[in-house]
Amino acid sequence: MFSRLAYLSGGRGQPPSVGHQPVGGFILQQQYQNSFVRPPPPAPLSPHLQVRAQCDHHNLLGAALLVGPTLPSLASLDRWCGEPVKAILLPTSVFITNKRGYPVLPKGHQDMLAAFFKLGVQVVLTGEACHSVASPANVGAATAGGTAVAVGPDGEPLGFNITNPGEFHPLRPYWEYLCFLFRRLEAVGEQERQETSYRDYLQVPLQPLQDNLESQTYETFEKDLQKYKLYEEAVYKALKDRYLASTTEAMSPYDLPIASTSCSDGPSRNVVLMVVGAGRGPLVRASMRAAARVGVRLRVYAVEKNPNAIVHIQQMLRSEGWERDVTIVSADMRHWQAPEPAEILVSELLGSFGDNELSPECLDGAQRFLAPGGISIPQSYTSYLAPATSHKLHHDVKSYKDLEHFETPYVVRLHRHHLLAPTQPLFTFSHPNNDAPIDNSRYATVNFHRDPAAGAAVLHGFAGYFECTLYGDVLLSIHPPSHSENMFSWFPIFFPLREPVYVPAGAPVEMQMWRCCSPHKVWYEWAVTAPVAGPIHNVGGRSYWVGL
Ligand SMILES: C[S@@+](CC[C@H](N)C(=O)[O-])C[C@H]1O[C@@H](n2cnc3c(N)ncnc32)[C@H](O)[C@@H]1O
Repeated sequence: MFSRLAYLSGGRGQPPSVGHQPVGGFILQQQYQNSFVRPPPPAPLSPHLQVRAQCDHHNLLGAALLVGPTLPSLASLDRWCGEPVKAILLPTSVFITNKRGYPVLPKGHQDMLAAFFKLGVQVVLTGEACHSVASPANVGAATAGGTAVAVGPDGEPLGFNITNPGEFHPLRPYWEYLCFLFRRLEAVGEQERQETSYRDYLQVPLQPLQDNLESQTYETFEKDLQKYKLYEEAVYKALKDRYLASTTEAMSPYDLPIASTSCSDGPSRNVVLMVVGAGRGPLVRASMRAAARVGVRLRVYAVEKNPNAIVHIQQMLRSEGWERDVTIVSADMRHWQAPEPAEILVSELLGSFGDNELSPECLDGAQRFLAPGGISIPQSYTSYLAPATSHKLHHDVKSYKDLEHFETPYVVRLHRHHLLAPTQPLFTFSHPNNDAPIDNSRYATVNFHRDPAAGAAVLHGFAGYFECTLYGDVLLSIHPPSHSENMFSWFPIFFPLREPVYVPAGAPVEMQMWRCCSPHKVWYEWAVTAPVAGPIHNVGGRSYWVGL
């Protein structure tokens, strides 16, 4: 198991010589294991967490994990994903011998290394060669150049260094095996490659209501074909349920060419469908395709408040020949007076936390023109939260050296992180909203139950997601257990904590969150209440809010 832990300082002074002399937490742990006859009372902190707390969670403090022949539980291993692990120290004694006499690793060790390779962690081979493998004839040529460095999937060096190129290095068979394990990693997909530069990169969430989005932002949205397929499917099912319930199965393939929207089986009148927050028009296109598949004719209103986006909808209508079917409305949906009621209201005003781009407030305004019994797509959405360790994110927020940044939620492609417990649902919004009066403020206390085997951990904040029912069984989700396949429009959201919180092994985490509303802004406040109570973040929306 990871029986020992060494800390590496990347700052001033001499770095400890890792792999030869035990340092820091390594000695601490050894004493603990070997010197006491009776076990001491439980330590208030795990040794490595204590060292880190005493160094004020300094960014230049990293961990090197010394791997033994027996690995800890998966839950315990997983916890290291959010820690600043710089290196895995892999003694040759951990290797076993395969049938051909070569050193190989047990399956659990292979999986563990694969996980750390993906995080760009270096592997340091330690110890003497203890497997006698014949020297291959071509070794000198293969290592010509002196230093062999394997490179991680995202271009980060893995750092297997072999010196003395002309000779057969006794550790070479181990190194070659590690290279083999590395090469065996699944190739990184195109989408993942594109997202590499966003990993653990903090972005302040968009405010599409208060600001007008740039063309480039719409372009990025529109690359996510999966999102629009899901919307098309939702509109298709809504139209079908509503107007063709008694007819035979309609066409289903997505890739049908857009057919004429004239229809012989469907209703003779046009169906009024409004796309509110139409952007450059992709949801208009998805709705038209759905209608063609069902065989109904639509009368569409495309409502958009951003004049720059409207120009693109006009172009789309011209090129598709939809000028008579679609009316463009340049207005804020909350104030527009519609000339007729809509049977279906389609929108995509969702943020990474579902309601954080003010979908509830906008749709409450727009539902005035939804006919009685009319359908909103989406029908509902729920936010989810999970406690998270992410040393990297905590450091990046801290480096701003102000309170404001600790009281701001961030959109972030979480990478080096670990969720301390499964997600829990938080706030749900449904549309149309028939409450009187409508109140979009929310409050919840959330308990997160942890696997006792997961060990102690540090809590740096909360990762947030959403799950949305577009219509019926058509789900659009970035919630990990139900994430829509191949959809990449949203990264998770991260609510940081001003101070990292030590969470003892198995201890539950509890937090409170508020969604607060005033006439001009909406904001979140959040606080940890267990294992210890902490301050309420963003009181009164003093640091972060979303403008109405
Ligand atoms: C997230 S974008 C989605 C754009 C497009 N529907 C898509 O899926 O690519 C949200 C759009 O809604 C618009 N929007 C937000 N609030 C609005 C409001 N109150 N009235 C009209 N448009 C609004 C924004 O300008 C933006 O174009």
